[in-house]
Amino acid sequence: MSELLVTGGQVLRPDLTVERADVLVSQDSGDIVAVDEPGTLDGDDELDASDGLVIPGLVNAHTHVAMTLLRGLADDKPLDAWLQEDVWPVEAELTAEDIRAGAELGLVEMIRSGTTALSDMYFEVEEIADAVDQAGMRAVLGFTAVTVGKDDEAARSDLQESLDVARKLDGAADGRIRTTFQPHSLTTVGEEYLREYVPKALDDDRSIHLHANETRDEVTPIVDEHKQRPLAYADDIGLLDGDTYVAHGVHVDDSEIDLLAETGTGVAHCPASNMKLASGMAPVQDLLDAGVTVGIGTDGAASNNDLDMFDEMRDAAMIGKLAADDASAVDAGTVVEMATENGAALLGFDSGRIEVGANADLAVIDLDAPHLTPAHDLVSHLAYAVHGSDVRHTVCDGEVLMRDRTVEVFDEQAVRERASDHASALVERAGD
Ligand SMILES: CSC[C@H]1O[C@@H](n2cnc3c(O)ncnc32)[C@H](O)[C@@H]1O
Ligand SMILES: [Zn+2]
Repeated sequence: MSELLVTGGQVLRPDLTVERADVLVSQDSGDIVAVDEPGTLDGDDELDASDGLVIPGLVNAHTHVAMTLLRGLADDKPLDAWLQEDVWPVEAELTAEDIRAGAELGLVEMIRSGTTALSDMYFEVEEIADAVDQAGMRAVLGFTAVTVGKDDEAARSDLQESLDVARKLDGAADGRIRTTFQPHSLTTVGEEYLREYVPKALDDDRSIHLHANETRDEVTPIVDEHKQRPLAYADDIGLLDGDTYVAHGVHVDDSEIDLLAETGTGVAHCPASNMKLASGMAPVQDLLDAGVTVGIGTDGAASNNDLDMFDEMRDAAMIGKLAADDASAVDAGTVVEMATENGAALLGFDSGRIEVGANADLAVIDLDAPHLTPAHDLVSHLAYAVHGSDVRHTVCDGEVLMRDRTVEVFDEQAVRERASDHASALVERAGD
């Protein structure tokens, strides 16, 4: 039996109080086994958390991790033009090897910034699953189906692949990987296909993840064609019958907020992407007040342009206040909960809190820095002042992924070089 002791630090507890404590984790079960007064516990291995704050590993509730290869390739455009003019033509050239290289780069970036779990939408999902397995992280993965612009055979093949990949990979990486059925969005997958395949996903008891209500341009055609708000249309199809969470949820009206709450549908809020693509301001405080579980996601690195969940917490708090026209809205404690236990609830993992019995997924933040001085309120610092680069150690499932800022699960230099080479070759192919 092997146990790891995280010692000498302050610990963020589930009620958002901070106390001096040591945290003991079992590397066999991958769980937290004790949180106790400093100096009272022993482990086989130790992580020094002195001058540090031990927090739950952050949960990135919506991303496209391999899109790191497209970082900085197309900026300053709205969603539709960005996807159609820039992103989709380059993605059409992606190989499985590119996706593996981009995924590894994104996972290294996440580990360095204290993220231990992600919910991903993409293709070549087996490559992403292998990279997640090597990273030692937790993930919810899936193959994203798009039917617009495809003939019937290709459309069905996409949806079937989304079902099949989810069946095949669920439980992979010793249970650290779960899966979702993934129609890309309500406008990029045809109604007849949704009506046929969503019941199959529900028969499998599969969670569902899709983009919804991201831009006004996405809402209008559904209202025009179906005479219904998009989420009422989604509910009519059965998309909200299971364990579903939608990415973005920006343009939701009161009736849709009620529907999300009534059906237990969650939202992965992506503040940076919503600001950069000028998609709009999600009514996050209204969603939370209605009882909707709202997590936080970075979206892909092409619309963000990083995968740092500390940036995302700060953005969520800032834009949440603007959207509510209320400086007390989406406060510091709320965004910390969104990035930890809410995200874990959306993904279906027993993590997101430093508590005995929870998954041993945690990060240690270095507090010994000018921008974190003085330390009146460490929850405030997490929301507004900490950067991903302040993370000293990252642990997932009891295993050390980064120790003293050195990533242990990948050769970081090799990952960066491989990703750069793949990105250059990809752009060259796409330009031909
Ligand atoms: C086939 S995987 C997912 C698909 O989604 C694209 N994508 C990336 N960001 C967004 C976004 O904000 N809204 C909608 N679609 C997005 C990505 O490029 C892939 O093609
Ligand atoms: Zn997305």
